[in-house]
Amino acid sequence: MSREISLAEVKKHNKANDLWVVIEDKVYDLTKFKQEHPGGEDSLISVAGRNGTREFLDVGHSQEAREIMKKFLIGNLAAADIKKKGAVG
Ligand code: HEM
Repeated sequence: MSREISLAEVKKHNKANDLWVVIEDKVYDLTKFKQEHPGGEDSLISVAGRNGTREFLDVGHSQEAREIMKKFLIGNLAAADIKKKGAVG
């Protein structure tokens, strides 16, 4: 199964060329996806290294987007960090 990744670890990957994002308690490495993202690179860079769930949901992404994102899943957010839900990563 996929590994557990802490928010502290996610925060280290906060650059365009090393871009991890938390969406709905799952961690995605979007470094390679950003050039293909129909919503542009900048939107992904703006949430690099943090929780981008709100931004992702605000767009109202399609089912197709949900399929694509599976390819970039690298792990689950660590249980200890999931409890801090309201917090902005
Ligand atoms: C793995 C994560 C993501 C995937 C696979 C993804 C994929 C897509 C796809 C396929 C579209 C085209 C429209 C659709 O099918 O819904 C899209 C549009 C868009 N996405 Fe993402 N996206 C991701 C994350 C994000 C995040 C985190 C943000 C914001 C920070 C974002 C912002 C946008 C915007 C602004 C659009 C354009 C909407 C429009 O043209 O009206 N996306 N994305």
